[in-house]
Amino acid sequence: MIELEGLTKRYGEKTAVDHLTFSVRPGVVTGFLGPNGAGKSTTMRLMLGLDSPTSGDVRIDGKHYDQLQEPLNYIGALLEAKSVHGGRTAYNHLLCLAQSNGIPDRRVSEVLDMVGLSAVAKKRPKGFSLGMGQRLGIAAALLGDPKILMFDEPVNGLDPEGIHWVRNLMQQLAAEGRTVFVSSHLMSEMSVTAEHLVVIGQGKLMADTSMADFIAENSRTYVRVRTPEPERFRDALGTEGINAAPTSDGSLEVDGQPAARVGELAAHHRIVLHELSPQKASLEEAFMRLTAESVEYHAHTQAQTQAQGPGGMPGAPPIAPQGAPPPGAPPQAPPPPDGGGQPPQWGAGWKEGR
Ligand SMILES: Nc1ncnc2c1ncn2[C@@H]1O[C@H](COP(=O)(O)OP(=O)(O)OP(=O)(O)O)[C@@H](O)[C@H]1O
Repeated sequence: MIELEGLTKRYGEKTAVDHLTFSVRPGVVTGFLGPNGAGKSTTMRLMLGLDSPTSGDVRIDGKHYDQLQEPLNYIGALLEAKSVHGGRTAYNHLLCLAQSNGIPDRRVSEVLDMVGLSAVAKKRPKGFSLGMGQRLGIAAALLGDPKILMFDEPVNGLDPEGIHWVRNLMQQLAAEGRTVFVSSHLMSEMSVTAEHLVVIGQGKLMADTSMADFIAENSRTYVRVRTPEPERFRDALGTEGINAAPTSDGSLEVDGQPAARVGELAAHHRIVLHELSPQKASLEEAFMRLTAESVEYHAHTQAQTQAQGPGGMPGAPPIAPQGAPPPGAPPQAPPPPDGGGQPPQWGAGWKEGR
């Protein structure tokens, strides 16, 4: 269990993490979402004791990270793609990590096998693809067989087989009773991997709820209807006080009614239906709806600019907040944090024979 209490991190004028209070429970995969610059990586670094909070607290099984007697038994993490010692093979890279943390050598071969890198164990990671580098980072996170795992964008650079493998690995680790906290921008993947969601925007907590509730609460559900008599059906629904909105493709969108009721009304009025399908929003739609106001960096097309004028999207926050890059430019890379990008330094507490 990871518990955050009023966690806050300021870099000068910038509040990267703003009074975050939530818990990450064992036994389920918890997804961590937020637009670019929302503060996800900063939060993860604070959780791992790689950066210190301005105020507030993070506890891991009730203790601060630096109070953990055997941190390797508690937390393994994959943060941003790490630079690996160029001269060492993948095996030796993990062996160094293992030996400096009291982990038995045999564990290196085990984790290389788990992540599918055994065949390239004697190769140098500098020639690895992005996906292979991710697998090596995941191997390092698993090395200490920790109870808590934290992954920042673990599927970055992985091919479909790799993405599928990461999904199964996360779910298996959670099913073993571990705490699994994972960030990703791939919404479709997150929607089938995580059971619980924590969403932040501009450093603030926006949602801490189950995946199902998040989608239900932040999206519109409706029934799509196709009929050769759309006008007559609209009128028939209207007499029942039901709104049906026509769409450009000729279908009707009926709000607030179960599909069964819409079908029964069509039958009652002897109206032929060619389609009757309940529409549920995706995680991506729900996420965009919730976070629209907190997106810091908006790209926008020339057509949008011309249509909307210099004010940008109606109802949207200013496109270029103070100190931000110009619209459409990628966010600037933040300066490296204290010890940022380095794996957590595990103690020498490996228990033989676990
Ligand atoms: N060391 C730092 N010094 C100054 N500002 C920083 C530092 N680290 C992060 N920030 C700023 O804090 C904010 C949150 O950054 P963070 O990297 O945590 O966001 P994120 O949600 O992980 O973003 P992304 O999804 O783009 O990776 C950003 O505005 C970032 O520029």
